[in-house]
Amino acid sequence: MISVSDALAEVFALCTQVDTQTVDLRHAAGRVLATPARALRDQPPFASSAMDGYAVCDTDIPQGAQFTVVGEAAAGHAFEGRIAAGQAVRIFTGAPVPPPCTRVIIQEDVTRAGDLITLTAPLSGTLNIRPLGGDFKSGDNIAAPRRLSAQDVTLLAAMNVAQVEVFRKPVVALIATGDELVMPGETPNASQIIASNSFGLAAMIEAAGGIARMLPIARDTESALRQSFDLAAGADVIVTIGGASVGDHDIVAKVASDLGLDRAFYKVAMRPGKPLMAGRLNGALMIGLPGNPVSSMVTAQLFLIPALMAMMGLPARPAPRETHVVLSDLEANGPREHYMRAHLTPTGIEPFARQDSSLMSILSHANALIVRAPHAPAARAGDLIACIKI
Ligand SMILES: Nc1nc2c(c(=O)[nH]1)N[C@H]1C(S)=C(S)[C@@H](COP(=O)(O)OP(=O)(O)OC[C@H]3O[C@@H](n4cnc5c(N)ncnc54)[C@H](O)[C@@H]3O)O[C@H]1N2
Ligand code: MOO
Repeated sequence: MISVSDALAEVFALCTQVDTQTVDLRHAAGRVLATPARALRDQPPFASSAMDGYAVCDTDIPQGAQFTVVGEAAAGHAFEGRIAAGQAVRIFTGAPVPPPCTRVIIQEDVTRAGDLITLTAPLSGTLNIRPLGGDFKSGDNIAAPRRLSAQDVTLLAAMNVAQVEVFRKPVVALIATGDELVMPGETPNASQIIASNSFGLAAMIEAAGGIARMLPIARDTESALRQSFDLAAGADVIVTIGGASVGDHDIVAKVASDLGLDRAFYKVAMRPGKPLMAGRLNGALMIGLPGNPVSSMVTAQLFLIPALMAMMGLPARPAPRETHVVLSDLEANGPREHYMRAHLTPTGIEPFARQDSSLMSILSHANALIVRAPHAPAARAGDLIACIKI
């Protein structure tokens, strides 16, 4: 058995970066930018009014000062005339400030009678003008690689960048294995259960920016499994679920090896998830996940998702950890790194009492995993403890 960190290093070594493609901005959120994007214009492209009011060019403006309104500037419509001392232009938020105006007086601070306005409040220190290029300048760039957020897409649009080059979404083929499995909505016989893991895994993969290709359930025969591996051809990652342990029907390792799997490791010192395997199969990264639902989701979180990030050009990093106060005592840990399902609250983190790796109801309530290092000593309520948000 190898350690979690050694196993993750092996998985990263098996990852190859996917190629890139150009996408419209409308489809760029969540994608990883592959080449820097450059602003094609300044923002704002002109000195622009931050408020609704009156633009003036005078420098000395005592309370009671009066101005004659000589025109109007609205968003999208500049004032094209001339303005001199003692004059004002009615202006609205976002409108170009007519030169040589130096300030916008907000309309709340004036009274208006016909074309005459009078300043009724002491002049504020704010000029209410956003300078040309004050947000960004033409040529400013968004560095790559970067997973584009909704905020980034807003910025790109403002930069007039209509298309970006991003990494292709890695395709992950999901092969659930087992005679006991039927799909949700089907009618199981007395000894069958519903295949659930692929659904959680697909959701996780897609949230991370990949494409999940859910293949038909492979029955527990070598020929059925071989057929599923055939269907997985062309995927960047092949993930099997179940059939990874030591039982007579656990045939994933044998079939994968017959098909040419160059195995990097099998069995990791972790709980849950011990029978995890990984290797290279016909150019794809293959990860064999354990069948227990919690084991498959936890191992996917720790290995598959970081692998997808690395394939999309992002740094090869483990799932991010945080430190929180544990709310209950914890026993000393055994030899395997333990990922305990837990509930993170504003006051600390509470492990669930039941930690069996088959319990999907507990996993569904969990929003974090407490990480217990191999042979960690007992911890007391109030101690700081490492955890991973899920
Ligand atoms: N003698 C030993 N037995 C087991 C060991 C061991 O070391 N020695 N390890 C245990 C551990 S730990 C795990 S984890 C499981 C993993 O076994 P497999 O990967 O071979 O998984 P299966 O046996 O196929 O299934 C386990 C369990 O999960 C259910 N399952 C499988 N696939 C799905 C799915 N897609 N959706 C929902 N549920 C699924 C399956 O019905 C079983 O109940 O092995 C232990 N045994
Ligand atoms: O390690 Mo298994 O993955 O405990 O259930």
